[in-house]
Amino acid sequence: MNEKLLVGEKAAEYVKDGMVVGLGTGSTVYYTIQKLGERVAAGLSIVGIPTSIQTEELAKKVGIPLMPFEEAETIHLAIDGADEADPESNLIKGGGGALLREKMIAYLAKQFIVVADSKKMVETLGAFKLPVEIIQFGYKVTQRHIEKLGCTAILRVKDGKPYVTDNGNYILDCDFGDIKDPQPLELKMNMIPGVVENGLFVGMADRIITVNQNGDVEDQNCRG
Ligand SMILES: O=C[C@H](O)[C@H](O)[C@H](O)COP(=O)(O)O
Repeated sequence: MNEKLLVGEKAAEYVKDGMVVGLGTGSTVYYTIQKLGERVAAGLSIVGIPTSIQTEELAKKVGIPLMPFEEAETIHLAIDGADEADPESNLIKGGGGALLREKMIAYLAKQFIVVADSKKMVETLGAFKLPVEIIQFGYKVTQRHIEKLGCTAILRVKDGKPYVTDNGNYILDCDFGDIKDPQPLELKMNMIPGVVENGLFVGMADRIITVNQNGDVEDQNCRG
């Protein structure tokens, strides 16, 4: 069973005619975007706002009309994946390096739907190392400040070189062990000069669509 396909396609059902839709990044929301492409071809009228260059290319390929984020007055709905989700619906995101644009777009969205296969659902965040986007200037100094918060921070590397985000920044993958109280960490991290954004999404998800132990799609309303 392809859980990513199940949850990704389920989320596409929330998209209605006339909506401005935030399009997330990654291998789960990939299926949402594919499905939306099919629906657009069948007459659905939406405008997408992509959270990464990768998603922009995919959306163009499947025929979803796009608009630049800076021109958005509102986003009716954003749909995105996650690397981890805890029982309070707090998330770690950024495994694909898109956390900054993802957070900006989710923040503007009236509704934020997360699509996550069952492996992403955890008791406590932190087994997945927290991605933190930092500017290149003085990155080793920023790294030391971040490590003082109680983690080991490793510079993300791709093809033997530091990984560079769509925004021209570096990523540190930070191992804090269990993150039992994500909100203060999210705030403290962003107080460090040189940190652009971190991958903790606290209290942002409105729905999480996942797969339960019986193999059924579970559509959780995070607002009670
Ligand atoms: O930067 C990437 C994003 O936060 C992704 O949404 C996240 O890494 C989940 O991706 P996937 O659906 O491929 O596991």
